[in-house]
Amino acid sequence: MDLKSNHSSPVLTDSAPLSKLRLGLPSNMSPYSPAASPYSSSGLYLTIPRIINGKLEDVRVNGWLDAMIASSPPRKKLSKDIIYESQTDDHDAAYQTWMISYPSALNSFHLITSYAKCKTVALFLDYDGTLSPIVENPDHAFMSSAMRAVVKEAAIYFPTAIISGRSRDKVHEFVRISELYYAGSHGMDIMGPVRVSNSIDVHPDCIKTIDSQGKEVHLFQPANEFLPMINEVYKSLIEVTSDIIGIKVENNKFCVSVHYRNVDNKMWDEVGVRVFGLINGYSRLHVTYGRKVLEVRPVIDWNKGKAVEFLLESLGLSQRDDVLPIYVGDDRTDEDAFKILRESKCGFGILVSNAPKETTSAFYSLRDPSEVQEFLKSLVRWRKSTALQTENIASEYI
Ligand SMILES: O=P(O)(O)OC[C@H]1O[C@H](O[C@H]2O[C@H](CO)[C@@H](O)[C@H](O)[C@H]2O)[C@H](O)[C@@H](O)[C@@H]1O
Repeated sequence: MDLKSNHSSPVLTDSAPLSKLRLGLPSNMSPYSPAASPYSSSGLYLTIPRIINGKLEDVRVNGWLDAMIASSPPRKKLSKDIIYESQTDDHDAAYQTWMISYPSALNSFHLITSYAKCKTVALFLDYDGTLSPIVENPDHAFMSSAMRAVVKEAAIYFPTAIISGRSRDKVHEFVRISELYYAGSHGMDIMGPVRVSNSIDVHPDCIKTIDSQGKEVHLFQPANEFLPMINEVYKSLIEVTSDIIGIKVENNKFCVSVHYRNVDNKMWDEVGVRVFGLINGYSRLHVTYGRKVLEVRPVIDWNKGKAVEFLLESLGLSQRDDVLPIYVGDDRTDEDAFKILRESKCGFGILVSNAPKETTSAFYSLRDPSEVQEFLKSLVRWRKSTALQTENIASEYI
């Protein structure tokens, strides 16, 4: 994981990548001009798919609606606010089959600790759906005190970082553990340790600052120049979606989330029309899909995987064969981190999912946050016991 060779700005100069989804607006047209009004679903836009009698019509042009539906599997509520993806017997059989390729990290614990033996384990943890269960209201995604206790203890034994799509401040507010490193906005806002390293010090977007504890830290915000644009888009998204019941627009500092979890699914196409209609006017922004959320992000060569590399470098843990990075996450955006670890062959990803996923670069799986908690607890227990064994062996020689 050589960051030294990667000093150029992660901001892409090609402002209109092929992967960017477009609905037909010329990119130089202001999203505010009447002709390009994002309130309209006709005229300049392509035909918009509708759900008629429970069926999706005109599936040829509705790439984004398909993606919105695909990223939102059927769900059931287990308790007042907590949501789980639904499971039938067939589904469970499919899950068991899938687990042959992506075994449970709990069942494979002995194997994992055999890799981890005599190594520094570095933990990277996603927040929503990993440390806290998925809930209807994003502002209520609280972490349980039991989870907080286990993460806090894990941070004593392993360098630990939270890498979230939320803003760094927001995720810190939820987690409330000062011993961790935090990366918000899908890794575009990292507060990590200060390390004298050429590859980091020379980066123009990396500055030394003081954190809330008065500690000197490195702050890395590679999408800094997008801040005014993101703020403008956040306000516009609120405006253009204000009449859609259940919609929630969340400002995540360097990206914006448009949640449609609580929107009637007959209106999901309209959500897409409004969001893509607006973002089409911004050639340097693009839209990605999360769990019932459209995420507006800068077109920049930076993601959660790069954030993992950056933090390993900052911690002095990159380029070492006595380090085992483990990344635990549930979302598509976590795949970038799984991929980096798989390709570098130095660590591995654990996908949190109770449904089989078609493709993932993770090696292991865990069903839900309660299994994540169990896994972290076991890891701490294992590290404590190995530390004790080392102490006992050492005392035999005194
Ligand atoms: O990278 P993460 O920490 O997993 O953040 C990804 C997004 O998570 C949040 O949304 C998701 O969780 C909500 C609370 O459970 C849920 O209501 C929503 O439907 C999910 O998409 C967060 O609100 C987003 O801003 C993050 O980008």
